[in-house]
Amino acid sequence: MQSMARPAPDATPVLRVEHLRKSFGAVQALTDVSLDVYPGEVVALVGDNGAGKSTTIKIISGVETPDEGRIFVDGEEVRIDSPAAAERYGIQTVYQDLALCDNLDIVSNLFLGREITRPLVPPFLRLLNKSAMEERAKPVLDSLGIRLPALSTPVASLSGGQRQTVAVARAVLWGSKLVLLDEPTAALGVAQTRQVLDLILRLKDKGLGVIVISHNMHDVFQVADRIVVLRLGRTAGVFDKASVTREHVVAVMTGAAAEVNGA
Ligand SMILES: Nc1ncnc2c1ncn2[C@@H]1O[C@H](COP(=O)(O)OP(=O)(O)OP(=O)(O)O)[C@@H](O)[C@H]1O
Repeated sequence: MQSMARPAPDATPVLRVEHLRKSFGAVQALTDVSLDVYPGEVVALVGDNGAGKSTTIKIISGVETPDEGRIFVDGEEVRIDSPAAAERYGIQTVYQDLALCDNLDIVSNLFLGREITRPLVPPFLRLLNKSAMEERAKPVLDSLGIRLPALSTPVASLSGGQRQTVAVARAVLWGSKLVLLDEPTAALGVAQTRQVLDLILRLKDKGLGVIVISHNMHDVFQVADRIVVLRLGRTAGVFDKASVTREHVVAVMTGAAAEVNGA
């Protein structure tokens, strides 16, 4: 593996994964993936198609279980055997499809599956308590500098960047300490991409750990503190953004750097 970079030698990472290995039948998706993320740090996970990025994220978020390897949250070894377990450890994932309900408004999407209700008469019926949900959501949105239309606006009418913002806000609203983002800017234009990158930087400012999968080197160099390069199911390099060039990252992704270095 190429040059390791560490933020603070005595800090405890919010997440550490060591030597993950995973196969799907005959396909060896991960052979040896290790990475860590510190509080207040953005780690970009990059690699060519099929390098193992999604499988790594799925293991951290409890969608897949590894064949081998260890996972630590705040220094404690954990077993993440379901998405619910990942949530219990404060890990929230925003997938590319965002899992939003288009026909519902913003506040209902923020509280999907965790709605605040109030009793009706007769008492076994309950009604959504939208004002309580809005009251609860507003300080979180404000603390992230998120500006959205009225929370009663249906999600279907939002722009791509706003939809991404709602999905990220939902992750933060539920007390996560690590947010995993899968290609958050893939479908966005320039202005919306900027909005989402700014939001990622605010998550970092709030002290959250963030892992971003991205194919876009420009975005990676805008927001990441460190860059983890996967190649053929292995961690091929971990770099401080400040001390690596895009060209070198791409060379490690494609294997060209290893050839040049004779590694
Ligand atoms: N459920 C599965 N069944 C069989 N093979 C799988 C499965 N999931 C992933 N793979 C294989 O594992 C390898 C790693 O895939 P993965 O999706 O993790 O890579 P990736 O880096 O996210 O790629 P991409 O950028 O194309 O999304 C690939 O060869 C892929 O075909």
